[in-house]
Amino acid sequence: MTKTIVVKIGTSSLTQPETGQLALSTIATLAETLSDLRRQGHQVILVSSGAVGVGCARLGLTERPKAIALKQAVAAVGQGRLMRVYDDLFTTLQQPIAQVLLTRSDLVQRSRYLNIYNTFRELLGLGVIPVVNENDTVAVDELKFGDNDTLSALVASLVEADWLFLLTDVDRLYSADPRSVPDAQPIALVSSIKELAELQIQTGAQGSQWGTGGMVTKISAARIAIAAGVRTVITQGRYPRNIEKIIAGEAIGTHFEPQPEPTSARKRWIAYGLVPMGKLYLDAGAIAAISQSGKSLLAAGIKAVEGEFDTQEAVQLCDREGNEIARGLVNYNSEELQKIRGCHSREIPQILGYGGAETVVHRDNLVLT
Ligand SMILES: Nc1ncnc2c1ncn2[C@@H]1O[C@H](COP(=O)(O)OP(=O)(O)O)[C@@H](O)[C@H]1O
Ligand SMILES: N[C@@H](CCC(=O)OP(=O)(O)O)C(=O)O
Repeated sequence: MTKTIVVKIGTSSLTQPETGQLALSTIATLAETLSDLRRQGHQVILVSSGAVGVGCARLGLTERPKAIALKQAVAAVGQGRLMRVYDDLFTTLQQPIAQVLLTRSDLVQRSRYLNIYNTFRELLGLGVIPVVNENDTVAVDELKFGDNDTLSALVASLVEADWLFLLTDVDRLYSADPRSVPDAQPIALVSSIKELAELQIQTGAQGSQWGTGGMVTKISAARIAIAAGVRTVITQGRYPRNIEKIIAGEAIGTHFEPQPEPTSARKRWIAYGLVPMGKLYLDAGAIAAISQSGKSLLAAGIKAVEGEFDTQEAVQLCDREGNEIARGLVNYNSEELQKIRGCHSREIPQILGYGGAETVVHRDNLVLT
């Protein structure tokens, strides 16, 4: 049966750790594997990092730049080279590819989000493998995916993929970073988001020298993907052929089982496409109402309001400590909410001088995260 497969490969797998030069044999095997999957009838998307790493190698820089402008310039050098290498390899295998560069702001506007969806669908329908990366050269800090693990999960969610493979430089997820904790325990299967929380995985501070997110961004990517119904696997990038074995049922890497009832596409856009502009701190009653009873959020349950936002923008709904429980689109702006927080809905017209929605976040626009 045709499957939609998203494969994300990180800088640590695409480049050689000692020199920063491209790991050509890995990239060639990856191109062969993905072309074979296409020939078997599957739809394939590659999310590839490496623009900054390859740009550095090209320019003789020995470490990842920290200054934003330099990083953006280096990415512009590297992205072109990276695509050249991919196109040479895939062309040899008679597999057409396309470059898709995205920024976070492309997902925020619903019309652009749907446009990207349509473009992916066309490309996949044409038998093309889209090669996706963040458009590092134009991305601004506030509107950044920041790491391609998150980007790949959002792409997998957008196209409603069957599989997301996060290829990295360790063979699977461990209870702690195996580089610094030698007796860290390997994890083969995570069967639910709840189990993921219970495992209390230690991820250390950072990833490898060239990677950006480390394991922490892979775990949050897995969380996004499984909520969208995408089976997610963390496995070693050095052996791309394992992708076929895993699809055939071999227990390689760490598997995250998809949630049986995926969140709807619109709610996924609210939760992960939009950038939250503020925070609402809720009391215990409101938390129970939204998380256990599936109710809308009323003004009475809001203890505090943080940030400046407009009506219909996304906000985080948090407990008293600021831990996020849900996200939603607000029916009131931040100024109005400062006035009506803690009040009964029937008092709203009197306080504001005009009538408004009965709910602050309607349950149709509210998604537990
Ligand atoms: N719990 C963990 N299990 C496995 N690896 C971990 C864990 N915590 C941290 N890591 C580190 O994460 C690194 C991979 O992240 P990163 O360098 O960002 O890779 P990539 O470039 O593939 O995105 C590994 O090299 C490993 O040292
Ligand atoms: N967009 C950046 C990659 C950012 C990133 O997530 O890197 P990595 O942790 O190696 O997957 C680049 O192409 O260099």
